[in-house]
Amino acid sequence: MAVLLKNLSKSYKEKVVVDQLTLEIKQGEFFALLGSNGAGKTTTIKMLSCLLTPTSGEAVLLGDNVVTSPHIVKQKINVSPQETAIAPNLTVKENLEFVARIYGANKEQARQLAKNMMEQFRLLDKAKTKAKTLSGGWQRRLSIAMALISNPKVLFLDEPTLGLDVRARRELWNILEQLKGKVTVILTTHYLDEAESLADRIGIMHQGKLQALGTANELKSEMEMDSLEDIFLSLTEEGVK
Ligand SMILES: Nc1ncnc2c1ncn2[C@@H]1O[C@H](COP(=O)(O)OP(=O)(O)OP(=O)(O)O)[C@@H](O)[C@H]1O
Repeated sequence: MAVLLKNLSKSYKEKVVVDQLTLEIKQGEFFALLGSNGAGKTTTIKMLSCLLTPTSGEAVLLGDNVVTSPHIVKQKINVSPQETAIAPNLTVKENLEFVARIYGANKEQARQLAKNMMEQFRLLDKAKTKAKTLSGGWQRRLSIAMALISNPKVLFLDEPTLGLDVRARRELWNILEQLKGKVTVILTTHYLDEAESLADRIGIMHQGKLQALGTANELKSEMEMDSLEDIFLSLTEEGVK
């Protein structure tokens, strides 16, 4: 099992923002976490990537507990955060080599790893372009390539296509599609078509709780609704608990 959550919770003072999340995600699964603004998605991802300490409950990634063995968990995961983590004044190639070096590659290994990622992400033409001059879509692509250069077993993508135009989103989907089965991906998104097109399973969060879990087809038949959007709206209405 890649991810095992048991009653995982996070509170800020009195406010419970993640409420007893229990969930299993298999290795190689592409999992989409959906929910309205403030539902608790980013907080969940931060706990799983050892950036936030849970208030209670348990989170185990690939057999290691995020609270008691964060150093081991961190070696096996990577995150492409909402605010892309690229160095604006470095070129595409330099950004990739820089991250590879941080993860322990020597100069030659870093060069090779960067080349491999640029090939996979079709970034070779832009190798010498400074990151700050890339469009939003290309910056997201670089950010995901940087997250993958450490060869993580679990990759967290927090709203990877936020603000991208239709074509850039589709192109990024094609890239993400290639990761299926190779890396466990946990993605948060507000685009329901993105979840439906990419994810093996979908979880819908509302006010910190997991309201529904399953494949898009399972959710549709369970809820007796034809569209994921209708399901989402009915599960995330104000006052629904
Ligand atoms: N440091 C903090 N202190 C207090 N409350 C916080 C803190 N961080 C987040 N919250 C609250 O926790 C709740 C969940 O936030 P979170 O960012 O996890 O939601 P989200 O589902 O990722 O939303 P979005 O779709 O807008 O990114 C929100 O109500 C937010 O205001």
